[in-house]
Amino acid sequence: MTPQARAQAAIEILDAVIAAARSRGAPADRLFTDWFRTRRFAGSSDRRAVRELVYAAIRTCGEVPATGRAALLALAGEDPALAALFDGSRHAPAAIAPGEPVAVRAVAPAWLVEALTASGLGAAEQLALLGRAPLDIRLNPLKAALADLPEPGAPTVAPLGRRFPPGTPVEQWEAYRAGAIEVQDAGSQLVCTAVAAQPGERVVDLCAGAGGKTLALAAAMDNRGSLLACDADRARLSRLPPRAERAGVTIAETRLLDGGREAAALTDWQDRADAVLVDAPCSGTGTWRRNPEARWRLDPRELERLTALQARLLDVAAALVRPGGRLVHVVCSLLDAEGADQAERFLARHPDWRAVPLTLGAGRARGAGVRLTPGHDGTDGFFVARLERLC
Ligand SMILES: C[S@@+](CC[C@H](N)C(=O)[O-])C[C@H]1O[C@@H](n2cnc3c(N)ncnc32)[C@H](O)[C@@H]1O
Repeated sequence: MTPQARAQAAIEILDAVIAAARSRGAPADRLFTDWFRTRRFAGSSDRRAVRELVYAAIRTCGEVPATGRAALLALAGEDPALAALFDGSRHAPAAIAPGEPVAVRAVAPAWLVEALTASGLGAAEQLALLGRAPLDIRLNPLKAALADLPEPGAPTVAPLGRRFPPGTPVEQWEAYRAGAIEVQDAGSQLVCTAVAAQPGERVVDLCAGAGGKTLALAAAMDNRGSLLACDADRARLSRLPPRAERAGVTIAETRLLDGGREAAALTDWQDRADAVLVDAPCSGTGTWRRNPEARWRLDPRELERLTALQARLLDVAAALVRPGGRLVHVVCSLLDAEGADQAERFLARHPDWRAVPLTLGAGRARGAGVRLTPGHDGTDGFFVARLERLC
């Protein structure tokens, strides 16, 4: 493909991404793959170049742009070489017309910028939300003997973490095949340490998904005790057992929950858990580095739905915790509505609980918990609070 044809491809894919963002349709990655599936003439360097353009345009535009062309023009405004590709030649974008619409460059939609600012995130920290995420792995102590890595990687804020440049083919390493390493953001690893899960304990991971944090909890427990991994999404939860097997985790049991009737499926755990992790469904504002398109899909109503769901899941979790036990609230969001305010509202609803000060070795205090940010900590953005049920 010529550079001009690549630019035109990026515009067409961006049009599909914009339409899908409006209709809550397929994610950008899928649309990208679909577009190239029917263009067999394109090679891997074409895909790479078009992907770069598409994602750079998504990062550049805060609001959902009117068209793919307007989005790419926003990028071209800062890049004369890209602007020169709009030359109207065969397969190229049409020449730029004077006064034609250009999408506005911004970190996020205005309402979200306002909410992030109100949540104490300055302009530089907001910009860092759209940087490039590194590739972090967690060394699995259950398979330490097999952790022979071709490259040592750099240390991270998480004790078992190692950092590599994006694109490092860690999944092809023998250590990965042997389960001695897991791909996991250092922040994600660090929030697991807030659970302080101990060998022999009874622990619930209420929103386990495919088990990224479950595996870290099992390793902290040295495979001793009981670990119940729940989720309301059958497909996600079904990915956990094979991952556990590869990682040598033997104590994780999975349980599919019925969204809205979670407590009914957990009566056997009432007042019994030493610790419950609620890695709650959230807006994901802390993971825009990996998924910048997410900010085009969020609106105030969706945020309201998520905060209500989080509050409900925290209440479900609280009923499982034994007196003296702990509840860890985690969101990969930097909005106070989902983090500090959510924890505060929980404490107001449950006078027999208190917040326990957390020392994670990274992050900054925010309300009753700690917040990690890409700008300050070099991790995905997280809020984590440890809450304790009084005896
Ligand atoms: C942030 S993700 C969890 C990620 C996972 N803990 C990990 O480390 O990979 C939130 C999860 O909450 C789950 N979820 C949504 N509604 C739920 C509900 N009512 N009960 C339990 N889990 C729910 C979602 O399916 C999703 O997997």
